[in-house]
Amino acid sequence: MEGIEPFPVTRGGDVAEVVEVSDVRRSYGDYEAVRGVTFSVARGELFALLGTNGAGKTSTLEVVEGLARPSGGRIRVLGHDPYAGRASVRPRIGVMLQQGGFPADLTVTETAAMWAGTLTAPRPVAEALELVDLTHRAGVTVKQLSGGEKRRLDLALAVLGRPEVLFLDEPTTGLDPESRRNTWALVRTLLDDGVTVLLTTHYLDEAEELADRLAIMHRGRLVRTGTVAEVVASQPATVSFALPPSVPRERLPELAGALVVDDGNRVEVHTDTMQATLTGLLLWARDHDVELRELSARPASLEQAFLAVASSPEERDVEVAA
Ligand SMILES: Nc1ncnc2c1ncn2[C@@H]1O[C@H](COP(=O)(O)OP(=O)(O)OP(=O)(O)O)[C@@H](O)[C@H]1O
Repeated sequence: MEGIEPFPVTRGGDVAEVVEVSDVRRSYGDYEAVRGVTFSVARGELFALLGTNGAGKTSTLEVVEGLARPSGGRIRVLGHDPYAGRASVRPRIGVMLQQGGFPADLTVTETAAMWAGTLTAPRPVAEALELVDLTHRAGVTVKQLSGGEKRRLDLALAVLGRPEVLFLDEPTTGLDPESRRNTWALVRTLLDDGVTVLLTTHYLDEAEELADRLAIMHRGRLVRTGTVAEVVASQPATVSFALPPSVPRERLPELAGALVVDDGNRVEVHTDTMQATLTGLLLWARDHDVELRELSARPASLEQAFLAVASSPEERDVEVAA
């Protein structure tokens, strides 16, 4: 991953918020797929859009990329309207669509060279292929590539023009675990070089690994926005244990949080104050000589936050971070 030449830092002026999306809407006929979405991405930051299937992630990304006009709201990329001002924006961004379309009979090198011909200051083709680990496939035709290799070719084309802002729509879908990790490493290197990244993903570990901030989208709206820690903090922690059969659940002390007890005397406490709950529980167990078996205390996870959003039809927009 070494040897990536960063874009000149002076290029593009000093726009702190590289991407600004304000109350953006997008409709297909009568159907409103994006229903008033607001977020911003600062220079050098990676912002991840997570969401259920059909939440509106791609629809949002496409209008931010300038590929379509939003039906409402305001978008600025590097200070320009990406649709009306695409001549100013396009040379400075890289786009990896969910499904790239390549001529099937060209080789990998020919495809990249053709794309490089449309760019002002592209990287050498060989360097771009090296970045995505496709050097050994340079001479084969696109139709001979596996699905994961095509994804990597997509990524090579997206970074070919040394973009200041990179838009990645599900960049690691279909990749094997090693290729996913290589892609993450490449994205991290680009971030270190000051590139700003907006990506969509279905993979929560990808967001946890890469995102400075993220938003969970559901039914056209951003339902949670913030850092991973901020989004996760919206969910309760879980303290769980099994009570000995001889100890009825009624003997438990009052614990802050919601209690769930199953038939096997297994108890889960969902609490916003994990430490206090745990302290109260352990003191009680010591004082009453009760052994709490399989005791565990775990903070909430991003998966828990995601599932809470996905299973809640009435979720309203909640901005977790200021
Ligand atoms: N060209 C189109 N015409 C009509 N409806 C569309 C069109 N494109 C998308 N939609 C609808 O808009 C909604 C949002 O789609 P979108 O592809 O943006 O979601 P997504 O969050 O990217 O989904 P996924 O995670 O499944 O890729 C979906 O209900 C989809 O069926």
